[in-house]
Amino acid sequence: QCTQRCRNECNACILSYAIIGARKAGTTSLYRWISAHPDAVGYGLNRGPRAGEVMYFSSDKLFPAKPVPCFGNTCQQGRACVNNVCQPPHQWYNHQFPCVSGRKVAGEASVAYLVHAEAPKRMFEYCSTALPKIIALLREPIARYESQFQMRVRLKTRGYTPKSAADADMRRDVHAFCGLTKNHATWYLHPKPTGLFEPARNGVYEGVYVAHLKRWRHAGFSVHTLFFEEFFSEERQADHLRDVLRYIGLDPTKQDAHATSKRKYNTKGSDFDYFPRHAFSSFAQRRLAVLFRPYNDGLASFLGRPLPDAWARWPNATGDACDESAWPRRPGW
Ligand SMILES: Nc1ncnc2c1ncn2[C@@H]1O[C@H](COP(=O)(O)OS(=O)(=O)O)[C@@H](OP(=O)(O)O)[C@H]1O
Repeated sequence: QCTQRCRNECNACILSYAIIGARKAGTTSLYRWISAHPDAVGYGLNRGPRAGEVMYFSSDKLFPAKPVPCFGNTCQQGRACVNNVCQPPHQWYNHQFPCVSGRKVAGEASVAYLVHAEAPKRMFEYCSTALPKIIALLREPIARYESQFQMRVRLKTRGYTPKSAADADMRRDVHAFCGLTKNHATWYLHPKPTGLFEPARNGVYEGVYVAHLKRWRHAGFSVHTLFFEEFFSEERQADHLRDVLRYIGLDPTKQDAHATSKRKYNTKGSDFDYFPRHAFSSFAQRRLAVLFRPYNDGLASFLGRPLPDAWARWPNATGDACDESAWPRRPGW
């Protein structure tokens, strides 16, 4: 039992909810809307589009694969020493948040969690006594991928430049994805496809949501899944926000959901001037539609409900999405 005024001071789980992704699915807006509630405690609300992104459970540095032995019964960074092994720095994590007192609700939004193979297990270990509510906001995977690619061009991350072409990027990711999954027909049924991909490196992998949700379920979480295309509908988004507040234990009557949900965050992409090569060609879209189709179908049956109409892109496209022999030589521009 934590007797401190701020629960952060105890070495126990302070997390009430976590938005785990998907990247580029409107998670920043959702997190800021929730954080505008008087009883919500948010992380990094002065960090622009990075608000909420603690990225703790996806950090392989903070959770080293090899156990770190305690030295003289103590560990660095105030980590606890249990059975002579230094534990992850939960105290450090707790201190990232402002004071969580009384009935306040703390939560974060780290988009890498959805795809990181170890994140669910790590979060479960941190919060095993009272699991946080998990929210996944999913966007049609081709649109999500395009938005991610364009963000990288805009921010010039990882060697991306305005000369980078969406089709070439996608071709590389399809090649890697097909190469690694071709001989493992049921790879995604395995709860932990460790070693298949580095998180955030492969735009195709990020969009095979059913695999990621199964991993979260396998770790013991039930994931509240929302769809970008439904959630951000002008007429209903205030109701959707109220539903989310209720789900995570916040009183919706204490917030003007209507006014809050009018604000959009992290929409820089729409102000940026992209060249035609920064969008997928129709050829690439058809290939992606074929590739994602079985995973989208798997998602619908996993969730037991149909996907939004916007997800049914290129319904007549057929063929082998992994067959590279038919690819144009300089695709996309
Ligand atoms: N309220 C609202 N309504 C409709 N669309 C919205 C809204 N808020 C954010 N967005 C769009 O979501 C994209 C950014 O998503 P994220 O904030 O999850 O991105 S990030 O992964 O955290 O960088 C980004 O998509 P693109 O514009 O296609 O890049 C935003 O425009």
